[in-house]
Amino acid sequence: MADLDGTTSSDLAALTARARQADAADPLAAVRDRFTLPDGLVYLDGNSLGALPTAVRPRIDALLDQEWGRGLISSWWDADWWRAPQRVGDLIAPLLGAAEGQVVVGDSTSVNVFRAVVSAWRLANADDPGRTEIVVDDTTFPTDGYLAASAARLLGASIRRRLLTESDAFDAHTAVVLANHVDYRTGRLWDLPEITARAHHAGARVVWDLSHSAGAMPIDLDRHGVDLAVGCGYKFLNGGPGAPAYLYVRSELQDRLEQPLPGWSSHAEPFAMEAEYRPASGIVRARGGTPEILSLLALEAALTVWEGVEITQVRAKSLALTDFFLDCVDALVEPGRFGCLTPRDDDRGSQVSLTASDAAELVPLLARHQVVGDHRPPDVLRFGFAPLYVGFAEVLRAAQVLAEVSRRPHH
Ligand SMILES: Cc1ncc(COP(=O)(O)O)c(C=O)c1O
Ligand SMILES: Nc1c(O)cccc1C(=O)C[C@H](N)C(=O)O
Repeated sequence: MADLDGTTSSDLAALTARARQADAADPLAAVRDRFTLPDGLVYLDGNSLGALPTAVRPRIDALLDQEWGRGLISSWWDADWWRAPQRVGDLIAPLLGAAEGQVVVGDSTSVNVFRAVVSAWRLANADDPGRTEIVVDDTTFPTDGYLAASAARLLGASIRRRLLTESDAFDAHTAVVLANHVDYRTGRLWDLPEITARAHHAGARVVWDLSHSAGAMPIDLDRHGVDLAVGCGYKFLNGGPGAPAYLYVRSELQDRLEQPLPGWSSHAEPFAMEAEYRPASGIVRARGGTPEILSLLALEAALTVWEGVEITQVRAKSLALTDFFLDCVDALVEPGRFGCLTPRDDDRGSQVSLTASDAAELVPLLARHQVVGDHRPPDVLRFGFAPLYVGFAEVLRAAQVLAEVSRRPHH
């Protein structure tokens, strides 16, 4: 029997059976137990703020009680706080397809975008003086564009905003290409190997922002010869609100790196307190000031959720979750109610972005029914699917609630 909007109970029964089967066959199902989430909540905003890994609280308690509380200043050495930026970087490295010693953690993504763009500019101009331009992904997350523009003003560079898939997006004038791996708004996944190869062919250095891809899919930075990369610690890496960001610098470039924020903790001998700056070698050269230990160690504890997890399984589940959500929306929601910005083929990250003129009003209505998504201006309703803790039955529930709240008049 069809109800008013044409959905049949056999549609729903088929989707319920599919969800049950997918949850039963999910090799990552047990990983959800490594998180603390409110009962009954369907949390589809892990691409903005990841859920709380249960291991974080005892780690922070121990840090407060023993390391800060008792050890005080000696914990910089006795608890190995000083090396935490590299140590946590090495835990993130496998998720980026990076060998050890190429990732450092600290500061925000915004700061690291600035650090990476200026560093890349200096590398490109050292090899080929006279390159005048920084090319920024036309669809970039705003902070990257702001920081690249500020870097350009300081460097005397010009900025061009381009769709990076266009064949003439960069040329012999280009020093740096700043690219987003997954578009935060649409969920589109850009071709990292192809764009990196074309940028290199043009003689430019490339900086990738991996905020919306790291932890959701395999990324092969080393294999594709990426120069520098940055990303957030608080999205699919679950490091907590304001978690420090990571910065990848390919090993061959590290000893040529002239970063623009060379704080004392990137000095060759920080405790010599020399007046002159002498850069450390290796990835330590990319550090800034004193490491933010509370949030760094929370991120370190959060990364224990990845133990035994295959990133290829994460990608397979991510695609299956987003596929299933789109199928549920097709089956349950009134046809034509939403547009869809997210590609339906595999060129997508771990989110689905629907469009509707009332997207902003729908978000609190969904939340009232325990479904958390978010709104991005002007008309995007965004759902992120974190494969480590989102299940298929929840996806179906989210689509059912969406069908319901989008059918009712809002007042
Ligand atoms: C692609 C991208 N880059 C950077 C950021 C943010 O950087 P920050 O942590 O400095 O606010 C975000 C999200 O806020 C983002 O989506
Ligand atoms: N960093 C955020 C925050 O402090 C508050 C709310 C949201 C965020 C985000 O990360 C937004 C996110 N980058 C996005 O893709 O829209």
